[in-house]
Amino acid sequence: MSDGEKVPVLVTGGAGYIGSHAVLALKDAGWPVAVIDNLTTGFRFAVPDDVPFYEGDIEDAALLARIFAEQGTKAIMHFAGSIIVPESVADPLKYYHNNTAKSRVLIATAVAAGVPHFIFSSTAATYGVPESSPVREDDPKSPINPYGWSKLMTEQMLADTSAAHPLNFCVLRYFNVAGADPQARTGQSTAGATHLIKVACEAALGKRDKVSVFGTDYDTPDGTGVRDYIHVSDLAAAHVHALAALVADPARSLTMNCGYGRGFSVLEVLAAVDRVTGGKVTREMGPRRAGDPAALVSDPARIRATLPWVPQHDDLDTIITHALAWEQKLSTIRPEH
Ligand SMILES: NC(=O)c1ccc[n+]([C@@H]2O[C@H](COP(=O)([O-])OP(=O)(O)OC[C@H]3O[C@@H](n4cnc5c(N)ncnc54)[C@H](O)[C@@H]3O)[C@@H](O)[C@H]2O)c1
Ligand SMILES: O=c1ccn([C@@H]2O[C@H](COP(=O)(O)OP(=O)(O)O[C@H]3O[C@H](CO)[C@@H](O)[C@H](O)[C@H]3O)[C@@H](O)[C@H]2O)c(=O)[nH]1
Repeated sequence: MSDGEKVPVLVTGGAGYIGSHAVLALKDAGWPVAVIDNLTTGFRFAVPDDVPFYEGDIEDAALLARIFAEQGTKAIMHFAGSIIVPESVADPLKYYHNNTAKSRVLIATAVAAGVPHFIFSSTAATYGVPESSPVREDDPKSPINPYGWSKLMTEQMLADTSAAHPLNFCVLRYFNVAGADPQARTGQSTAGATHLIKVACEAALGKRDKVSVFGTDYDTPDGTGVRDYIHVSDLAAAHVHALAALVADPARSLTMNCGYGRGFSVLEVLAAVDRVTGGKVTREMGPRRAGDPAALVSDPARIRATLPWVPQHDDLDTIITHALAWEQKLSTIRPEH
């Protein structure tokens, strides 16, 4: 990790899945860190007791200003948001409010307080159905749902704001985030999750009776959807490297894909779950899910060239092993799930 200056960081959404891993990565690397989260989908238990925690909403500008003053905040990692694609289609204004309008409040409050660095959780959903795969950062951005648009609009706000004010930013476009902290300190805890690896682990542990395979007639090697699964702890580490890069060069902003640059099909993921558990998850072949591209794989060349980031867990079986370990621990923390 960087030997440079370690400035105080505010993590929004730090009680959520990815944010809680980022908090651990920052803490482990010696960065002062605080969290704001409204606990709509996050969990207080996901934030270590020695990390200052503010329960509140990122649209509360007065609270943000108080946190910046109390913590001496010099960087923001912005994970807070709503993340369910079909919900964004049914209730787009919720997404333009929670993801776009509230991000505007956060950015404006940061500018007013002179917070100079900003890292933003964006998504491969900004590309829509990519014209080619692997996907590069400069490829066309044409989201096919309000979730993707709500994120792309925030990317644009950051770029425009950075051009006008002393704030540099890093947009990280995540591909499919999976797995859990290797020490099982945190993981994906949301009930009713829809992500394939989480769903498959729940099925492997008997929390669900089957996994539905959404489409078997895609133009992919085995007909099922292909995705670039990245271990959440590698993703968290990428954030820490990105932050060090922003602090080291305040004139520089970055936009980077976060993935490993290789894809696995749904059937390959299920085979890996069976391999890891020695069991057999029940699969039910079904129709395509609306809005799913056939294949979504990152071109990771830019992040690999820009940051000294070396993935530690680029292995599907490892991702699944860690996801399963967390899923087992979660049963003891939240027995109802
Ligand atoms: N999970 C993925 O595969 C994935 C992929 C691409 C991008 N992302 C992005 O990463 C970020 C984190 O996603 P996640 O999977 O950890 O989701 P999550 O739901 O676990 O975490 C989001 C956190 O933000 C909090 N939150 C939501 N709205 C808030 C608000 N207005 N004020 C304060 N706190 C608020 C929630 O309580 C929760 O703790 C999101 O911005 C998401 O869009 C996730
Ligand atoms: O029960 C399931 C769940 C998923 N899938 C398939 O598995 C693949 C992955 O699906 P999922 O885990 O739901 O992730 P995505 O729909 O690819 O979207 C995730 O990854 C995107 C970035 O690539 C993010 O923007 C989204 O927020 C995040 O949910 C797709 O082919 C799905 O059709 C199934 O077959 N059965």
